[in-house]
Amino acid sequence: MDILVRYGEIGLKSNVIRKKLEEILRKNIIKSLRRYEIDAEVEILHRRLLVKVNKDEGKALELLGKTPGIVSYSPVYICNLDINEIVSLALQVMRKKLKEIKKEDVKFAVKTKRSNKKFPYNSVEVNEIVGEKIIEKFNLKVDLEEPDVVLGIEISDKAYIFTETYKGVGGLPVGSQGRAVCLVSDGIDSPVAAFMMIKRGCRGVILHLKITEEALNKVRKIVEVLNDYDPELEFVVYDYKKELEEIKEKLKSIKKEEYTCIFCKKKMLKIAEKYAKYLNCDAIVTGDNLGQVASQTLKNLRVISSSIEFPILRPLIGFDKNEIVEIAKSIGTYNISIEKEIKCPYLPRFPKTICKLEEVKKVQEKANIKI
Ligand SMILES: Nc1ncnc2c1ncn2[C@@H]1O[C@H](COP(=O)(O)OP(=O)(O)OP(=O)(O)O)[C@@H](O)[C@H]1O
Repeated sequence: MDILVRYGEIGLKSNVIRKKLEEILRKNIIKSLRRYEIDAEVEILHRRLLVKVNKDEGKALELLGKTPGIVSYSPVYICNLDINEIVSLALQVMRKKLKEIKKEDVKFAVKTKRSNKKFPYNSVEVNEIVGEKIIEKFNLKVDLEEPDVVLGIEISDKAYIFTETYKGVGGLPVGSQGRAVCLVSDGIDSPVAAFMMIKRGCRGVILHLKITEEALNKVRKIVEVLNDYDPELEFVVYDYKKELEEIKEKLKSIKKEEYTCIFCKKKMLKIAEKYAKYLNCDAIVTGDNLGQVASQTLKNLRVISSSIEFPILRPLIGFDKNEIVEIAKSIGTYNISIEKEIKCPYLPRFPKTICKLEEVKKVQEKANIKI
């Protein structure tokens, strides 16, 4: 099967940058398919890529739909730039499609895009010539507003003819925008946050701080899902239980357990920062949101972020919960996240909702907590 791949924002870049991004996208497609033992040839055309696969076409189509940088893609039939060849192939493609849809009174439209201006017919002329032949052969009606079948023709180095167009995730090719440590728990939000940055072209290093085995098992499954979006996704697990236990004990000894989540998050970010330095990343990503739970206040975010040298990216900060849930469902992490709610065993009864930097420093000194 030949699949014509279209990109979006890559097309807005200068020639030099566009070529670099096209090459990254080309390699990412190959790597993504190779993870499922699908060997693909990927050729860069004029503002398009052409993917050739010889097996598991369904899986290949699914994976292209998860490859950042791709806006849409179509299985295509290819012929030379000759109007008679185009008409003949268009009729074959239409016949095949009509057999598949098994519908009476099919309405159709031909939509041509011509990027190769050397081809002697413009797109309107191609639409008319091919359209007339289709009417003649199959006795169908044209409907440009609500067609049952759209026969697409793209004219560039060759003619590419198709009837299906699938939507991609958009964004930019993974690896084109550096690397980021993504703090991922078993909840709904942080896998979505990691996805958002991967989609924008960041290579992800998923960091999970292990508190319970059950949560880790869920995160393993989440990472498997995210791996389809970033074929070179890295996954690091840090055993966090003892350190968190110690924080809780120390705060308990000075009767300040309500600060547990604050110090837990401060420490998490410090650990993420160490990994970011060590693994040559440029940012830390979290699934924090504003006001989703009582402790997600700007004041708390300020306190937990202080002393971190790296940018902390919070792509979900302005999202409503239902918007986050929609994305989680569409990327395939939602059902894993909601499998079984795992409550943090160290959660205090009344977590501090509004902290001030100075008071947190005092508590930290008094409890002798090292971050
Ligand atoms: N065990 C963990 N390992 C890695 N990161 C974590 C962990 N727990 C929390 N985080 C990070 O801190 C952010 C805020 O923590 P919070 O406790 O609100 O998350 P959550 O409710 O466990 O999950 P989520 O935010 O994913 O829905 C998370 O979005 C995530 O980025």
